Amino acid sequence: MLNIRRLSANAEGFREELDRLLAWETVSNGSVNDIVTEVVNNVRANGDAALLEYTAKFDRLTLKTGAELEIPKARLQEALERIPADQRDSLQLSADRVRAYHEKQIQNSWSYEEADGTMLGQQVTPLDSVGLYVPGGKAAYPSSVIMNAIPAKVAGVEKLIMVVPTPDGEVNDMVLAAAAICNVDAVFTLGGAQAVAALAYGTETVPAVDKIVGPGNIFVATAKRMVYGTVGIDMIAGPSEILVYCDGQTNPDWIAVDLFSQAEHDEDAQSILVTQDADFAEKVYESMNRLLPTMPRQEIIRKALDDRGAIIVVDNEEQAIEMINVIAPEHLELSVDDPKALLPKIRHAGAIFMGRYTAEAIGDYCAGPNHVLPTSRTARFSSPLGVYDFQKRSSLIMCSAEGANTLGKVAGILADGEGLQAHAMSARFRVTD
Ligand SMILES: NC(=O)c1ccc[n+]([C@@H]2O[C@H](COP(=O)([O-])OP(=O)(O)OC[C@H]3O[C@@H](n4cnc5c(N)ncnc54)[C@H](O)[C@@H]3O)[C@@H](O)[C@H]2O)c1
Ligand SMILES: N[C@H](CO)Cc1c[nH]c[nH+]1
Ligand SMILES: [Zn+2]
Repeated sequence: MLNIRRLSANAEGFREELDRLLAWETVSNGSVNDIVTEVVNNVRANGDAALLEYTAKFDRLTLKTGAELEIPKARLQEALERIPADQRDSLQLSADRVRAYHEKQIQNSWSYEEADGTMLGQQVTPLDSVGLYVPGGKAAYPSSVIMNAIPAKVAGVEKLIMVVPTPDGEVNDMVLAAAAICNVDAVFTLGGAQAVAALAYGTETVPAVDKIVGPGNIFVATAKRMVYGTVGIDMIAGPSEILVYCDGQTNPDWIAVDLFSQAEHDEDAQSILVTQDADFAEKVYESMNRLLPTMPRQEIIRKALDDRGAIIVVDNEEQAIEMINVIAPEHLELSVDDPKALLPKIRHAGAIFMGRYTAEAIGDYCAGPNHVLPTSRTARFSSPLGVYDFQKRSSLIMCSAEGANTLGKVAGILADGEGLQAHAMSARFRVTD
């Protein structure tokens, strides 16, 4: 039987128990920090030699030269041609839908002119180069290739460098095929903190990039935070999470497997059911126990559910919403009759899956929105990966002679107030009356 926590929101000590459940040391675990610091420093100092050492140690893949870390472009194309047609068509359909959705996110430059002819505005430009981290330790993620690469392409990024670990040298053809479909510029067989460090600092073989995006395990998340500042990062997208809120009217088997779907990613994943119907909670628990033995990844699912999962019974919808906003889940399923009515009350969630027919898994693969989402409650301040992560903005200021005359006087007074003489003089040189 599963040992998933079954909690009542009104029980004594519930809030403390919930806090313990949610506490996830995403990037602050001491021993992980030590390992990642050593890896990052070593890659920075020794380049390819360190990459070869860690790839042998952590991914059990022994390579002789840095050049072997790169997967040739011809192999990506071969993989695309080799995979079965239904896989190729599904990858293409997913890429098309993800592109169509992300094209709506493009931010454009703008400007306006004031009465005296002064022009002000904002110029939006794509980043020059980005590193795409595609996870590959416990599962292969062709879908993450699409979710990382397409928004970068839509934004107009010139250079896309992808890294993906290939533990024991096992290369996944669908991952390579997805890279071919997305027209990624280069792919390196690298994972973990060493891949992040290589992208941040560059090595003899791996080019340094301006920003690193993509999800990964605790080593990847910790390394991303460590190199931030040298490069940009998107967010901390760690172990997957799902919170299903159900009014008790959906098939319990559907809900059980929705909870499994994120638990199967990782022993550290988190799946939570919130419902006001105690009998339904029991039915979902029964479904989980019946269906678990049929799951090929049952060991990972069991550990994730026992260690970090929960079934929470609340009094009513209002209490459920309060719980959702506290947990700020990466994925929220609203398995109710009228999900649109709840929407205005949901303040924190990476992605919201609405209605009984919307399985979170559809969003993972092909709905269109991005599946790289903020985890560990960071949905309180972060958003899904999007085109905006690959664009930046420059302010535009162009003074007319009349504008320089007016604004020069104001700037002069403010600069005097700050005691900055050169600022004041520079502005006043353009004042004509
Ligand atoms: N939030 C999202 O959008 C999203 C999407 C897909 C996957 N995910 C999550 O990404 C994670 C992927 O994790 P993964 O492990 O499968 O792949 P990963 O590629 O993130 O990590 C594998 C790498 O970790 C390193 N590593 C493993 N053990 C190590 C150790 N003891 N010391 C140092 N380095 C070590 C190795 O270099 C290995 O290549 C999962 O938690 C999954 O839930 C999240
Ligand atoms: N659920 C993951 C994001 O947390 C994404 C994914 C990829 N493949 C399957 N699922
Ligand atoms: Zn998933």
